Amino acid sequence: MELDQIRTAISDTDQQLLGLLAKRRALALAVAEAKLSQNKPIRDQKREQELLLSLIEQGKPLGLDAQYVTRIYHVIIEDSVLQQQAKVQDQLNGEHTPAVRVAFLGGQGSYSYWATQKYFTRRAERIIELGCDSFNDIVKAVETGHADYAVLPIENTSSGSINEVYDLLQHTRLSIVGELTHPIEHCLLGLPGTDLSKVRQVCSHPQVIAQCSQFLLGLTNVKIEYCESSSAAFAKVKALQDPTIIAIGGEEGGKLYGLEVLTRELANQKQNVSRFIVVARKPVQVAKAIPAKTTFIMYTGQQPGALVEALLVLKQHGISMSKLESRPIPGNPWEEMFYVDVSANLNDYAMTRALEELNNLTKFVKVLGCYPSDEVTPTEIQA
Ligand SMILES: C=C(O[C@@H]1C=C(C(=O)O)C=C[C@H]1O)C(=O)O
Repeated sequence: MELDQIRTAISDTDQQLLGLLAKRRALALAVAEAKLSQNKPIRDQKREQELLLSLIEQGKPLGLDAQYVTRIYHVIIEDSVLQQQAKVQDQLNGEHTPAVRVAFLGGQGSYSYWATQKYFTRRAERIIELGCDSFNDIVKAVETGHADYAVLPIENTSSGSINEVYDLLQHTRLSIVGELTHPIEHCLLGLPGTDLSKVRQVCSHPQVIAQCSQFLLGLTNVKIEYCESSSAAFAKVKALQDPTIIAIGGEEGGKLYGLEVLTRELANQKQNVSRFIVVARKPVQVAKAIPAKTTFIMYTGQQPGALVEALLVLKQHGISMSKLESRPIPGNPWEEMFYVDVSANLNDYAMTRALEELNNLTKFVKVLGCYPSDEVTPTEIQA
């Protein structure tokens, strides 16, 4: 066969694969309906185990090794679970609307832009993008009704918590309604033909710069230029048309501005992932069929053992904590507000009781939101 003919055959096969993936997704959504009517949880890791084992066996005579099959099916199953969860949440809260207005940092091509696309394509037919220049503007956009939702990065595996966002949450009346994690793959991006040895300026958002600090130490005679977002950095490099100025950001984003990759994998941690939260004016309920997270803040006061006692309340009710963060309280030097993420639904009896007790024990408690957990840990095969 000629090259063109083989490629046509590959394209035909890919088209069939896409059709089958869409069919599988539709079946998974039908399964979600059945589970709801039978009061069953969406995730069923026993079924996933059986499925993976059987697929590995079926793959062998076809020359498809176990690792390959497992990798592909982890992605397919993750999608299937998240699709089902979105559907269940939609039915409970009526979240699925034809168009949603979403505020996020930067413009097209920023990391927050991709996170917004990823989260809302499952939940709305159309996204009306409201790119903003600061986290403060993003929160204001939702508070004032200019946007329905805000997407905000809250933590990153390389740079840790994003303090500015934590501080905004302390004062807003908005609720956290969702979360998502998104891999962040930083690249150096320049105009076509840029020679890295001649570069004199690197532009990006301060969080991005912090996540690549070790790599940047190795660049001598290069000035760091802070921008409002990585997409603002791309726009700047494109506008200046000066090959000594480059940006750091995601490859796909840079492409939208005609920029090319000079170096990849710049982040301090090889696994560089950001967790984003989605906030709205109205809180949501999380269906019992899906795993929920609740985020609350509390001020315990400074008496000895105050935090320990508060955490013991969670322990006594069998509630596990996935994150504990402290931030200063503005106007009260050296006093700290604690941010707590727990794996629990706000409507669970244990959680209601724990919050009642914390209300009595501490000086201040406020729930920031209860939302579906975005974590779909891959099912491992048990031999
Ligand atoms: C589709 C289902 O829901 C989930 C997704 C699965 C899949 O995509 O194969 C398998 C088990 C469940 O965790 C199901 O239960 O069959």
